[in-house]
Amino acid sequence: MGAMTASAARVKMGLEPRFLVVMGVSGTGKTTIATGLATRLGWHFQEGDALHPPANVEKMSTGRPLTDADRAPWLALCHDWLRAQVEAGHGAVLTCSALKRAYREQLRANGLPIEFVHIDTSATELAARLERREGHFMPASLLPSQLATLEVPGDDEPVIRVSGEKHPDVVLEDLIRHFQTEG
Ligand SMILES: Nc1ncnc2c1ncn2[C@@H]1O[C@H](COP(=O)(O)OP(=O)(O)O)[C@@H](O)[C@H]1O
Ligand SMILES: O=C(O)[C@H](O)[C@@H](O)[C@H](O)[C@H](O)COP(=O)(O)O
Repeated sequence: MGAMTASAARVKMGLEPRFLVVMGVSGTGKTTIATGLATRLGWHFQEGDALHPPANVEKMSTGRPLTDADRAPWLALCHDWLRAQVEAGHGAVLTCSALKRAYREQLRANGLPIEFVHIDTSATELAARLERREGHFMPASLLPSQLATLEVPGDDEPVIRVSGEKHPDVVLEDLIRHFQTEG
């Protein structure tokens, strides 16, 4: 039997389209969880790292944290991608650290019905993961600035909180169950 198509998966799950930003500091598991969700639900996926201007990647690669000004054009591209997904009406998942409330507000601008999935992982586990991770521009030395910059989403923001310390398959199951329950 052939692989289930994306639309068949969506029907099978019975889920309405949602517009998710999987957020959190470097190494927390954004790409792992977001790609899993997009695959399981047949939703569109965008890796936020791929939208960074080359100068931002160069800066992070050489161990320098980004400033608000550096992040502004990147967040604008993230917002544009999200807006296109909402206009098209299909479910979508973006990875984006979205560390500050102001960044999340920029992503949600123009009334976009975005929901954030915040993956929370301890600093010790994050450091170990970033030391192990290969083939990625982000050095482990930037973890302290990532953690210092993070403004954990408040209860007044549209956020779903998940632990990044469970196995990714468990996190995915929890999220899908949450979406099924919430409708
Ligand atoms: N829940 C998890 N438990 C253990 N390791 C994980 C988990 N999620 C991700 N990882 C691993 O940690 C590293 C960082 O994950 P990644 O998805 O690239 O995070 P981010 O996109 O937030 O930087 C990768 O090597 C990944 O395989
Ligand atoms: O705003 C930032 O400082 C960056 O966007 C950063 O938060 C992001 O984490 C990097 O792009 C590294 O990529 P990973 O998060 O995939 O490690």
